[in-house]
Amino acid sequence: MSSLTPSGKVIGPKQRKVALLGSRSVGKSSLTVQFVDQHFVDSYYPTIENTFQKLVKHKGQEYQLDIIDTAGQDEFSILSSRHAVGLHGWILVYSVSSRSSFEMCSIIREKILNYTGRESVPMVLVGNKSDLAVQRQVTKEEGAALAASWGSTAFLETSARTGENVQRVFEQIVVQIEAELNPAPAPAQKGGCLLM
Ligand SMILES: Nc1nc2c(ncn2[C@@H]2O[C@H](COP(=O)(O)OP(=O)(O)OP(=O)(O)O)[C@@H](O)[C@H]2O)c(=O)[nH]1
Repeated sequence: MSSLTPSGKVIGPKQRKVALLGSRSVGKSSLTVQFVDQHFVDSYYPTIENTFQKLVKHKGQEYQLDIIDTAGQDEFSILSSRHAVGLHGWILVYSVSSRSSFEMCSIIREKILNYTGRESVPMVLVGNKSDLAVQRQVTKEEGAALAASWGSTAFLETSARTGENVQRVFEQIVVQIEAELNPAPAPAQKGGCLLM
């Protein structure tokens, strides 16, 4: 539980709410379960919607993450307000073995921006199933280039099967959220006068 100091400062974990979105079967549930419970389930059960909680630490501060694992989206899905309003960050997942799931991430991002009316939001783009080398359809460079074209979006390739980079996805979304809520002060200009 968080509590307040006499000066009103919050001590204890800060609450942050994030959602995983992406096409069906890209590994949203597997990434969440690997992160929260450190295990991998081989079988596939389509998700309706689940919420998980986990405490993470970043720069000495604890964060209580509420993680919404959503149902797989397609281009005709309507983005629910639950997946846009009141959220701090978004994790967009594709499978490196599915080009259509990669393309779907751009469509979902547009929907989030339209829904929130913002030009950018804290976001991590995740290329999951990096262990499936033979079935790969999307290169790491393509994933990195797409995230770079979106501005401050972080990019990671992961494997929910091996656990590779799974922890980092959730650390990165906290970094993105904090960068937005507490932007670093602009560097002070050197010298006090302008030469005309
Ligand atoms: N090889 C491999 N398989 C994975 C990986 N992540 C998930 N899978 C498998 O892919 C299938 C779908 O995984 P889910 O986690 O259910 O996918 P989802 O995105 O939550 O699916 P929806 O609920 O339909 O949206 C399952 O059979 C998983 O075992 C991975 O990193 N590597």
